[in-house]
Amino acid sequence: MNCRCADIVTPGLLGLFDARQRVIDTATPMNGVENVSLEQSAGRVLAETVVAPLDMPGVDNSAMDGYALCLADYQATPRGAGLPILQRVPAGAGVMLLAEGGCARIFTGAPVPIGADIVVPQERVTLDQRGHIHLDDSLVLGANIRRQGEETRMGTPLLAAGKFLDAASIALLASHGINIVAVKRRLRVALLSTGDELIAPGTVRSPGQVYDSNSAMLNVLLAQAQCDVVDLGVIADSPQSLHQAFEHAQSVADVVICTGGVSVGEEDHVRPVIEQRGGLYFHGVAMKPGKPFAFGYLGAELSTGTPLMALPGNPVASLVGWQLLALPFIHAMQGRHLASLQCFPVKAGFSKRGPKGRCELLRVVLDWSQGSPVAQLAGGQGSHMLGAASQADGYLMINPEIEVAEGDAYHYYPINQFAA
Ligand SMILES: Nc1nc2c(c(=O)[nH]1)N[C@H]1C(S)=C(S)[C@@H](COP(=O)(O)OP(=O)(O)OC[C@H]3O[C@@H](n4cnc5c(N)ncnc54)[C@H](O)[C@@H]3O)O[C@H]1N2
Ligand code: MOO
Repeated sequence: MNCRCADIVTPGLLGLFDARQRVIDTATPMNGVENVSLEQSAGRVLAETVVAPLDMPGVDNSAMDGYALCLADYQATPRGAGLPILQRVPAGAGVMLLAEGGCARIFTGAPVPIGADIVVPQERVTLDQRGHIHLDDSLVLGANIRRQGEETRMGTPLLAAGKFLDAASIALLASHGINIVAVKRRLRVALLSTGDELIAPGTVRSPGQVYDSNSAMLNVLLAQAQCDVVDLGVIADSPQSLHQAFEHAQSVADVVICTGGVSVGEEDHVRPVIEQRGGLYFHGVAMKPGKPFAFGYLGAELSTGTPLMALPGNPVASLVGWQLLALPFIHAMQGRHLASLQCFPVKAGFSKRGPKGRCELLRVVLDWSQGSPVAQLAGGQGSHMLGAASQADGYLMINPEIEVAEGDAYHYYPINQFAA
C-alpha cells in the first residue's frame, strides 16, 4: 500500500512526505567506528558488513529425535527383518561413519553419520523384540536432515552494514561464534526546550507556568534511538539566550534538537536565530499536528554545519514531528538502513470534519471486537493534549479537505514502528 498522503501544495508549507525525503537526503552518515562486545551491541548499527565465518549449519545434522539410516540398506533387508541399532548419536557428538548393516539412534541437532541419508522420527518407527527398527513406506530420501551450509555458506554476507542490531541479529552473530562487532559510534544530540513558561516537573507551579514535558519525552525518545543526549535544559525566550544555547549545543553535539518558539509570534525567536547562526532548509510542513517544524544547520557552511531540528512546542506536535521527520534523519545520520513507513487501511469508527491544507494524524486506538480493526479516537485531538497520544495505538492519516466518514477506510500507521 502506498503510505503517502497527498503532498498537497499549501503556500509556505512543504508536503509531509516531501519534507521527510528532504531530511533523509540531507543527512550525512557520521564517521567513527568502535568495536564492542556482543552484549554491548544491542541497538547499535553495524559499521561493516559481517561475512559468515562458518557454514551454517556446520555439519549435516538431524532435525528430529529418531533414527538415521541409509534408506537403500533398509530396503535391502529381508522382509520383516528390520535394522539393528548399532550407534547412538547425541547432540555434541562428533561426526561418525554409519555402521554397516545398521542404523543410528539420533537426537535433534546431532551430526548425521556419514552414509545415512534419512532421519526417521521416532514416532514413525516401531521396534521389534530384538530391538530392530521397522518403518512404514512413506519415506523420502534426505528427510529431516539439515544440510551443512543450507542456510549460509562461509564467506557470504551475513548482516549488511547499516543493520540495526536487535535480538535476532545478535543471536545470528552469536550462532557464528562472533563476540566482537564493529558498530557506528553513538550520535551525540544536544536537546533544549525553549520557553519562559517552562518549569521542571516536581517543582511548584504558579498560574501560567507549564511543566516541561517535551524534555522528558525527547530524553526517552533519543535514548530509545541510541543517542547520547546532552540535555541543555530550558532556554529563555530571548534571542541572546538562544544564541548562547545554540553556540554551546553546536560545540558539544552532532545534531541539535530544540522544541518551542518555532512558530510565527514575536516571542518565537528560534527561526531568526537559526538563520543568523547558519541557515534553514525549510520551515513549515503541511501536517497536523507539527506544522511549524524547522530544519536547518548551525555554522558557516551547510556542508560542515551542525544539523538542527526545531520541533514545535505543543507536546503532541513535538512527538509527531520527532516520529515522522526527526527520527528518520537520526537513523540516516547513524548510517542505519531506513525502514519504509508501514501503514494499512483501517475503517474509521467515527465521523469528523477534515483538516484544511494539512494532512492530519489522528491519534486512534484499534477496536478488534468485531473481528477486523476499527479506529476510534483515542481522546481529545488538540496538539497540546498528551492523553490521547499516550493511549493511541496508531495514527489515522487524513488527507487535506477530506471529511472523515464512519465506515470508510483511511491509512493507519501503527505507532510501534517508531519505537526505536
Ligand atoms: N499565529 C499563529 N500562531 C500559531 C501558529 C500559526 O501558524 N500562526 N501555529 C500554531 C501551531 S500549529 C503550533 S504547533 C504552535 C507551535 O508553536 P511554537 O513552536 O512556537 O511553540 P510555543 O509557542 O513555544 O509553545 C506552544 C505551546 O506548547 C507549550 N510548550 C512549549 N514547550 C513546551 C515544553 N517543553 N513542554 C511542554 N509544553 C511546552 C507552550 O507552553 C505552548 O502552550 O504554534 C501555534 N501558533
Ligand atoms: O502543528 Mo500544531 O501542532 O497543529 O498545533
